[in-house]
Amino acid sequence: MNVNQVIKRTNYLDWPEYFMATAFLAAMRSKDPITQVGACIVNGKNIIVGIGYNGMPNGCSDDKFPWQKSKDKLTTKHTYVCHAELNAVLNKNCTDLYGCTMYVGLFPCNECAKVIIQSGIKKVVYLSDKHSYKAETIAAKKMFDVAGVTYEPFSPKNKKIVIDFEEIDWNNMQQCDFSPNKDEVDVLENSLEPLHISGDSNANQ
Ligand SMILES: Nc1ccn([C@H]2C[C@H](O)[C@@H](COP(=O)(O)O)O2)c(=O)n1
Repeated sequence: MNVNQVIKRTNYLDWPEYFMATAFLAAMRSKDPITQVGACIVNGKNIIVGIGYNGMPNGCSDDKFPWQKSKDKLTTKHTYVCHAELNAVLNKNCTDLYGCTMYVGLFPCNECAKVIIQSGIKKVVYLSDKHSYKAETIAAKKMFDVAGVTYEPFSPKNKKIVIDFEEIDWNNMQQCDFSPNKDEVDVLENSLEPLHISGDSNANQ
């Protein structure tokens, strides 16, 4: 077979779409009945190093703590909920987030901006800036500007990215000419002598 005749897929997700979609998938874990936010942190090698969504702190049951909004500080969700950005930073799976980019559904508030700056993240890509008029957002931008954290809106190539577990027909994938199909593999495996491995059966192979 001539390898040049096989053309790669072109409708694959580009990196920013993949990272924002990951943030949106994480947001689907949120129990907040009004606003679900997800955040995804990526390093310079396009490796995801932290993911988070808004939720109650560990050990604080999301059946017992309030999900309502209220003027009373003790009964409003805002007093208790950990924002997606904070959780993504705390969930990091590497030693340091220096130079990383955060993809997030909603522009960070002032409290998350402080966490982002202190963690070393250098860029924020956001989808919505619907609270741009609020003091928390204005303060966040003020801090980002002086601390050298850049921020830009996400402009999606695709408005929708659908995850459909039935989309890929695993049983009917186009095989290479030389790839055996399932029946051929069965015949091949049945014709093989059983393999006897001697030595330590717990060896890590
Ligand atoms: N950048 C943000 C902004 C908000 N959140 C979370 C905090 C709450 O759970 C919810 C906002 O509630 P709303 O006042 O819209 O009912 O979203 C976040 O994680 N990150």
